[in-house]
Amino acid sequence: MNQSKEQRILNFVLQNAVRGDPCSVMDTIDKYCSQKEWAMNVGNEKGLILDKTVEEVNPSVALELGTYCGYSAVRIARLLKAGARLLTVEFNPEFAAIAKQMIEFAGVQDKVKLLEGPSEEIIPQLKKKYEVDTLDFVFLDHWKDRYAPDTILLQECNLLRKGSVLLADNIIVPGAPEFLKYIRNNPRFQCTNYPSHLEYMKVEDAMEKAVFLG
Ligand SMILES: O=C(NC/C=C/[C@H]1O[C@@H](n2cnc3cncnc32)[C@H](O)[C@@H]1O)c1cc([N+](=O)[O-])cc(O)c1O
Ligand SMILES: [Mg+2]
Repeated sequence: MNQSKEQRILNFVLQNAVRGDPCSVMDTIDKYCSQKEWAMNVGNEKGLILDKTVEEVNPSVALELGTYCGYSAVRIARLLKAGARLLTVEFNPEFAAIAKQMIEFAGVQDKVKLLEGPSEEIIPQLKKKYEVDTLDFVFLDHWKDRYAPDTILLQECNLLRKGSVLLADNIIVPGAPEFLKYIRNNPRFQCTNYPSHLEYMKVEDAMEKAVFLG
């Protein structure tokens, strides 16, 4: 049974990156996905916007929706202060298994908890089962039609506090029109758009930051 693209990405990292070095893992994934096989990692250009936002927020508790191969989980976790943690949600068991190995190879496993299951089931469990009070930072990078319902669900579960920061990938490609409409017309969020490019392509894309005003 031939390998999946995601397994090929992981193997390339295991054979070419430096164990315990998150930047080496990120660079190796970017090298593979720009030269060999495109994949939907946030990439290095939008990754820098992600980095700046994480550094600005300096979250104690961060949530990522859509782990995929773990590229952005490694990217976020490497910037977290001692004691801070990233909860990342992935419902595809094959991707979750790959991401787990990617996170461990990068050496950030002590900061990352990979929660396997659909976001709409996991989010309501965060307070009781995963001992979350509120979320300081949320990275949305899962199915684009889940961005808006999950943002509403986060509020319903009282997981956002005044100043919580959401950052959403793919505002242009593939696009998240319902989310944009919801968040930009909602007086409880202060939005900022960050123009960029689709990972590994000369195609316009953007990220949207939304600060919850409480
Ligand atoms: O489609 C894209 N991303 C969807 C990401 C999906 C990832 O999140 C998981 N997931 C989905 N809903 C979930 C709910 N709960 C848990 N995991 C979930 C999926 O199993 C997958 O691992 C995308 C597409 C392009 N593109 O150019 O085509 C570029 C990008 O940067 C993208 O992020
Ligand atoms: Mg994306």
